[in-house]
Amino acid sequence: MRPTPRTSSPRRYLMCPPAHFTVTYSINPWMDPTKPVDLPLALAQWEDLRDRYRSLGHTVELLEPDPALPDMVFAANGATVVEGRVLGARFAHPERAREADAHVAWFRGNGWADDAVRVPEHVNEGEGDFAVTASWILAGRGFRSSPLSHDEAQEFFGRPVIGLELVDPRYYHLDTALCVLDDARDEIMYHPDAFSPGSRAVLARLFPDALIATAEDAAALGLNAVSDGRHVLLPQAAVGLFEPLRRRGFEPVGMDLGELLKGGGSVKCCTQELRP
Ligand SMILES: CN(C)C(=N)NCCC[C@H](N)C(=O)O
Repeated sequence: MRPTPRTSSPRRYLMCPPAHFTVTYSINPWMDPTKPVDLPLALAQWEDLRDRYRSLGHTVELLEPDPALPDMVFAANGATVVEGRVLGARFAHPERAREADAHVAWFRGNGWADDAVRVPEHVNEGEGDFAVTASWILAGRGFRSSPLSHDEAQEFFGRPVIGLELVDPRYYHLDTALCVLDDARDEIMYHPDAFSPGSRAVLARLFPDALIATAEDAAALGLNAVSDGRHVLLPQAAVGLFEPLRRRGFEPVGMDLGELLKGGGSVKCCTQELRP
């Protein structure tokens, strides 16, 4: 039987062109400063992603890249926005620290009221570690975001925050190991081995119908994906996810962000969602 096609809803995203993207330091296992980056290719791949969002009817806002911040293309890490309220980021590594200020300045300069924007007390790497479902905010910890940031997010957004322990350094942010497929229905896909046994049990309890990603698809960063409720944009190398997504009524859209993978990020990392 053919699945019922899903319905997409228009989204607003914040992205930052990789004009100064390079790998000169290593703060995750994907980053190897001895491997050269093809900057024109990185830009072309990023532009494909931006244009794809626009062709699907979504709005893309742009953040000005800073030559001193080569990881700024990974805009998802700069803040978390839920119901128009912005929890800024505080980065774990000094190399990325100033990105947080650029994000806060962007929100303040683009119509967000001062009291809707919080500069956080505790380390959190934005949507790298916070994922928003219909009922909860799922929050990663173990490598980057502090567990204390989970309480801070719960207090600020007034939504239950579920802490999840990441245990594999390749999956150092929650959005490398888990993706929200339908944020109106609490539907996710994830790779269980990236989580501690206790967190795996929590995920199984909360999401018994989740799509489970294999080790191969997770290693292709296939979970670093963005869904608008119908289209799921994901790294094209995660071939094993396409059919299971189609069986659920989603339309997988494979993207090649191979150059940005050298920084340890893909589709989701480049995309911060501005939730109204
Ligand atoms: C976890 N992902 C996939 C992201 N949301 N961001 C990618 C950040 C990459 C950057 N070099 C770093 O290590 O911080």
